[in-house]
Amino acid sequence: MSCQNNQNLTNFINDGKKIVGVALNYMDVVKARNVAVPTAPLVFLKPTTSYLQEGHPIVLPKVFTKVAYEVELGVVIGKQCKNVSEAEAMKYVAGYCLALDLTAQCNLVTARAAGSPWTLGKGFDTSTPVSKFIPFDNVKDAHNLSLWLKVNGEVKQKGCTADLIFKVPAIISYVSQYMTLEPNDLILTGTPNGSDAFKAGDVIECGMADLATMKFQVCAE
Ligand SMILES: O=C([O-])CC(=O)C(=O)O
Ligand SMILES: [Mg+2]
Repeated sequence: MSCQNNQNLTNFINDGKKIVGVALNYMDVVKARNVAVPTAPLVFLKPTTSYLQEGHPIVLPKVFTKVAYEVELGVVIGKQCKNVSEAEAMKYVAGYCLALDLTAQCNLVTARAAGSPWTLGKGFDTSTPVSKFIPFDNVKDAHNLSLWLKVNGEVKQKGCTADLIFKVPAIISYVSQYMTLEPNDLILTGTPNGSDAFKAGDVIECGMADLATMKFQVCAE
């Protein structure tokens, strides 16, 4: 069932008001990090100023010593929703994108240990590279999409959205209990295992099924 309002939604990068991320949403990540299995989606926000599109480099802020790649399925909201049920949630999806949720692990680890917010480690400029909008009807099953990421040609991440702990309807329903989701908002569904640090000079390439690929040069600030 496609969202009725998706014709104007190809420009989520300019028109979206928020980016909602979900952390630790693949079991292989939970196991590798030796953390408890989340009982509800672990939600964070990123600013839309963090968006980056192909043709521009990822710029690593000099304040961070360790920034990691995370390849993810992005979900673009099509219609405003609040308190939507899981059964109804997909009606509010306009489409998808391939996304990277770049994360300063140095900041994340120290901030988490100190009980502080880790907004800056996920929200810096260029920390959310995204592909073009992929309309809802172009994706047969959002929960059967392969994801891959290479650094300098070497495969570093391989996963499938079939392995999401909280699936797209569960995430939308859960988040909408707390905050209104609006047209062009983006949900980052979490990354499969294998995310690790990269550095200036690297080339990062990633892809999602036969729907999208993207490639970025990395440079220092
Ligand atoms: O960076 C993290 O620790 C969590 C995260 O975004 C993910 O699992 O996708
Ligand atoms: Mg992530």
